[in-house]
Amino acid sequence: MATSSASMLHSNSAAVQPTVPKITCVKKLSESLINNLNNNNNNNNKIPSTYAYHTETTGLDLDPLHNPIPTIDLSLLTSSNPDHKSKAVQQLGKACQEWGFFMVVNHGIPEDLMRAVIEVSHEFFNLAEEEKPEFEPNNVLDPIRYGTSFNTAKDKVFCWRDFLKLFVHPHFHCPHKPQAFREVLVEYCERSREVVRKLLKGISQSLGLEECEMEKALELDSGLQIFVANLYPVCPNPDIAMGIAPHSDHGLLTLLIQNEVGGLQIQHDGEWINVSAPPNSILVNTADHLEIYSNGKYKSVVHRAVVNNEKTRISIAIANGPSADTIVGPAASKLVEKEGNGAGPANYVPMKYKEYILSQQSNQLNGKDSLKRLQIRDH
Ligand SMILES: O=C(O)CCC(=O)C(=O)O
Ligand SMILES: [Fe+2]
Repeated sequence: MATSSASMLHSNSAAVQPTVPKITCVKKLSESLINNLNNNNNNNNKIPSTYAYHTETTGLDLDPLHNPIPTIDLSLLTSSNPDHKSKAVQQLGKACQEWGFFMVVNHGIPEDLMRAVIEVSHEFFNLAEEEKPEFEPNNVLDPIRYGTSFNTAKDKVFCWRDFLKLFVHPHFHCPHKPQAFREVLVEYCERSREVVRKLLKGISQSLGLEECEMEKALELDSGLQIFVANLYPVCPNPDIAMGIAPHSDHGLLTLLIQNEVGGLQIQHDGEWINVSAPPNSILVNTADHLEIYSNGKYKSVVHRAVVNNEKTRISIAIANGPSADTIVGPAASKLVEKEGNGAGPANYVPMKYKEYILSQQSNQLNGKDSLKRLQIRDH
């Protein structure tokens, strides 16, 4: 199972990778609590204290008619009409700078495919528990990782979430069951990469760089793409549990779709905002390596997922990053100080992308802690 990309990622790092201890998946825990609730077994229908965050989980609902979350029309971004295109590039830059988050419409990914990827992921989680241990990882960079919470070796409070994480590019990995998984995933991941490529060309231009400058610098032809299926089972105490704790993602852009159940919240101007996705749209958030590359012009957005006591939620996040061996720092050209170009000094220490992932995935998930370790403050 652990093939070439795994060994590539493991080089130089094997000695420091922590092992991941086994704990029960939340799906099973949820089923037993709901069963107890239905049988009026009041002694055992509360979530264990190890899952109690005791954090306020409510978010602000935006007026759906005047939703200020930016929408990017991908067909305009790739339009042959230069006016349409430059306007879309401008909107994209503004969305990255002001929100770090936007919704993409007219992206070209068929609705049926989006539905199929959610369904087949749900089927994976619904496999009998005895069928899943072969997908449990030995360490945090295995290319197939079925697990729960975030990093059970480090989490102080567990997240109400089971997950399946797969490295899907430059080498494709997928569980051999359910049977339809591979075919659906290959197609969805390829289509997503196409969307990301178009968005990053636009973002490169919005930073005042050549359209292809970012993809060349970050070696995106061999960019690391990680498929993450998140399962958030029904939770009897959603007001004190957390699906995934506040964090920013490690890559450049993360694409997210979900079943009909909401739960994503983004942090904007100090408030938690509930995000509801219009049908057939893709939610996109900017991640740490876009912040590093843009020298802090585009900040990665902090987000979290809350849970509910009615419906299981599934989200599919596709993390798209530079190539694993690329050392990423603020863009070499116009964005950092160079013989009187008027730009400021570099604000981040360059680091190899795979070392960054290893550090983030081996630690506790806590806001933007991983990025803060690279920030230069004493100019
Ligand atoms: O499920 C969600 O809405 C968020 C998932 C997420 O943030 C992640 O997988 O990194
Ligand atoms: Fe995330």
